[in-house]
Amino acid sequence: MISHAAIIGGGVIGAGWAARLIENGIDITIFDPAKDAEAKMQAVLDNADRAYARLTMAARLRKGSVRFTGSIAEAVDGAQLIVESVPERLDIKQSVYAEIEKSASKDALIASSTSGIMPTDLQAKMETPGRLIVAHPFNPVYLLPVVEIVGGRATDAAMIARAMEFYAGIGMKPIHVKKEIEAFVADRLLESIWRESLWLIKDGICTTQELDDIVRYGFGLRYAQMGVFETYRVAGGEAGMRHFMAQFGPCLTWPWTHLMDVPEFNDELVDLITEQSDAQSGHHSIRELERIRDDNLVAIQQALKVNDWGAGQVLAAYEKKLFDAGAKSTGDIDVSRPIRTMERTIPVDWTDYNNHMNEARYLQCFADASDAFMRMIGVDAAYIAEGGSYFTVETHIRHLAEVKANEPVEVKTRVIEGKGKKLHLFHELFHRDGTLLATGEHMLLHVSLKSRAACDPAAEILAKLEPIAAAHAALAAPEGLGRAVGQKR
Ligand SMILES: NC(=O)C1=CN([C@@H]2O[C@H](COP(=O)(O)OP(=O)(O)OC[C@H]3O[C@@H](n4cnc5c(N)ncnc54)[C@H](O)[C@@H]3O)[C@@H](O)[C@H]2O)C=CC1
Ligand SMILES: C[N+](C)(C)CC(=O)CC(=O)[O-]
Repeated sequence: MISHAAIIGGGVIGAGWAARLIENGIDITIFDPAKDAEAKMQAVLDNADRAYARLTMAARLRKGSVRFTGSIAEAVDGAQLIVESVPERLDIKQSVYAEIEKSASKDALIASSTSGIMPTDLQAKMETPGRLIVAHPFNPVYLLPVVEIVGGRATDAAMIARAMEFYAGIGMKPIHVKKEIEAFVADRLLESIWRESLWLIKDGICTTQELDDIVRYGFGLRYAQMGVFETYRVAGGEAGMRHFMAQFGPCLTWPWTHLMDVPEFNDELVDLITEQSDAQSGHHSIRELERIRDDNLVAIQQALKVNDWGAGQVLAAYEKKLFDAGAKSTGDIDVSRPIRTMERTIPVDWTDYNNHMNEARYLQCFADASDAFMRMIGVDAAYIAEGGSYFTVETHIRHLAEVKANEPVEVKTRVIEGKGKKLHLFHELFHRDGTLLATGEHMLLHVSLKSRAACDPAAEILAKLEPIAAAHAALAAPEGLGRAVGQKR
């Protein structure tokens, strides 16, 4: 189990790793010699926090701590995982490993973020090379699930297995690239597009804007949900892959590509690309572009989750883990007071033209709280799969105060009645500063999902529910209980 990780190199990728690790409750210590490293990392952590607030409906885990250190020795002290994200130069990486090895625990996993250097070369001068792997992530590391795991000749198989399990546990999709090659798999693909793109601009065929539009309005949308081969299988029509290859295979020999011929990176090319890119995107700051990118990635992954497909399945599995972590047994719950059933930061897209949380989202907060309470009493995925659940049959919400985007809220829930098929809940939505924002009173009925009719819950559910109901019956009735709209007509 990894509870403390060191990050060596806190640039674009180190900061992305930092965000993903702390989101998963892992404490991190960082070393980066750059003076502005801390400020730059904080900006990435802020954007990541904003993205995570929208990524999942589940309560997030307690965040890990972040501490900047003055040396590699201090950063790696006690770390079970060391993430190396220093510049893409073999000599720099090897000298960093020499420093790491002086102070790190002998069984700490060392994971390089390199985009293409072979792990055998990285580990060539190490004393204990068996624990070095490549874990090649994709920017933004905190949102994109895939990570290529590559071992070198000296890497222990046990370290690969440990890495595969660890990265899957933090909401990622680790792919073990079993044959070591430069640039692994993804960057072989990305570099070929990048090379070809540079030629298309240099040769004046299109602008950076036109090229990007061709990607984002076209095949880029396909690639978010199917890869090269599944996409082309479909493109072959009923006749499938064999027909596709017969039809389009021959054109691969036509002189359509510059392949390994890389355009010279002279001032003229750099100026041309930079000027066009500035004209295309210069009206947004990098941080704004990151937020636009993050919002789109969140929306795409949520859509894929609804369709139970690809990266959406990874998100669903991660969300289930978060829900399970939140669904404590009733033995751990203090039933002498209302139970905290939901906490989250209000996502930006929950707000409306009045610049506050839209009324519908108040119900979402209460519905999520009811779901969490159901899991607490054992009405979890397994119970629902067996055919029992609760349906809400009546709701009364009082909107008492506004709440804005990115503000922290929590729901406290008390059971008014929990007997037989009836579950009467009273939720209070609070701002983290203690302001009562809304109340929600809900009547739920236990149902059989087979007959769709009300019925008593299983005995083990009642055994958890009834003691909570009894304890909450001893509390003073909450203000607003039983309220109707009450306007005279
Ligand atoms: N930027 C990208 O899109 C991706 C980069 N990578 C890989 O991640 C690694 C880091 O790349 P970026 O984060 O993009 O670079 P970056 O330039 O943003 O960050 C590198 C950081 O390392 C720090 N550094 C330099 N020497 C150091 C040392 N001796 N000890 C500790 N820190 C040191 C620098 O101050 C800088 O903050 C590279 O191996 C790169 O190939 C992997 C996936 C994507
Ligand atoms: C440009 N790059 C080679 C460093 C890119 C990557 O390695 C992966 C990514 O995030 O595109």
